[in-house]
Amino acid sequence: MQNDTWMTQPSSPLLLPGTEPQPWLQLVGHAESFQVGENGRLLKRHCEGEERCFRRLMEDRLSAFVPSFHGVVQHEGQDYTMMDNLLTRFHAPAIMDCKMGTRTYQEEELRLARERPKLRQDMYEKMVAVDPGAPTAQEGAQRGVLKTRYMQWRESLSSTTTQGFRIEGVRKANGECRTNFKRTKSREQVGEALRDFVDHDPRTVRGYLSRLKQLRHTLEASQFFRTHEVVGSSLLFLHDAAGRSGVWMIDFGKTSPLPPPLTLDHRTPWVEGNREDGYLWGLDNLIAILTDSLPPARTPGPPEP
Ligand SMILES: Nc1ncnc2c1ncn2[C@@H]1O[C@H](COP(=O)(O)OP(=O)(O)OP(=O)(O)O)[C@@H](O)[C@H]1O
Ligand SMILES: O=P(O)(O)O[C@@H]1[C@H](O)[C@H](O)[C@@H](OP(=O)(O)O)[C@H](OP(=O)(O)O)[C@H]1O
Repeated sequence: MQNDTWMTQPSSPLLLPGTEPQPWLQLVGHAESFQVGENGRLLKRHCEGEERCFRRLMEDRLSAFVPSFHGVVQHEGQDYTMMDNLLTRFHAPAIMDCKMGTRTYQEEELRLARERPKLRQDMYEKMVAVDPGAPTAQEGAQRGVLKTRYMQWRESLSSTTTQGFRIEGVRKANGECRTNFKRTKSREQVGEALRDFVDHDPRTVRGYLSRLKQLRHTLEASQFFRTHEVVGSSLLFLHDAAGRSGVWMIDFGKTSPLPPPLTLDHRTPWVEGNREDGYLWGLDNLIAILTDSLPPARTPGPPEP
């Protein structure tokens, strides 16, 4: 799916027979994970941890920032989590997926990688395609890398480590799609990509900023957020020509409950064992970069003589 090119439509609409056509476009992520279900709702391949998160989120104050969850359904022998398709609220929306946090793998994955190291040839090949010099001599000889090593390399190449979030993919209002953000790292590069996404329109930026600040406020008071490590989750940005815009939290496949009484503030730097994910630090930076992209506020001039 992530083939680092410009294109106009990354995927064609997926429809189940007998349902009304609904706009659906998957920007990034596992291509085989989604189906469009009845009433245009989305079916995402079921994962128990994600279902548990959705159930708890529907009861949490964060529910307004998460697609509504409609239970688990079976389709062709496979379990799916059913949720609202956020695109149906918009007409031909521009879409952006930002993966939040300073860490994109769970502590558990790190432990498993140490206990049972498994070399990934596909990740080695993805690494070489971006930077032939990135693998170590040993990785080159093995033609494989550990998943956690690949994920750490992706984090440091992009803005995940330096800003606490990274742009994964964008579909602009004119239909152009872009997923080549692997090296979009500095504040300036991220700011440029964000301004391009909103077509340099300050009204759209103000709409997003207002929603992101509400989200931050809600996250800071959320019981769910305090008690979960939120890894690999994205913010989905949507806006359209009618002036509608919104941001929602998606992808809870790697969000896990903490053992009580442990809680996170999501801003403290991660050291192995503290489970911190840098989510709020990333959101602070995202808000700051978007704010900087606004034209300077006009100061009132001297009074007319
Ligand atoms: N509720 C939704 N409404 C509209 N679009 C959605 C929704 N959920 C997901 N998408 C689309 O699908 C893409 C992938 O979603 P998601 O991150 O949940 O998949 P994933 O396969 O778990 O990703 P990852 O590779 O990060 O694990 C998003 O970027 C977005 O384009
Ligand atoms: O964006 P890239 O560079 O293509 O790398 C993928 C990306 O980091 C996904 O988030 C990850 O899935 P998870 O978040 O679910 O771990 C996937 O792992 P996978 O290949 O093991 O599914 C990676 O291949």
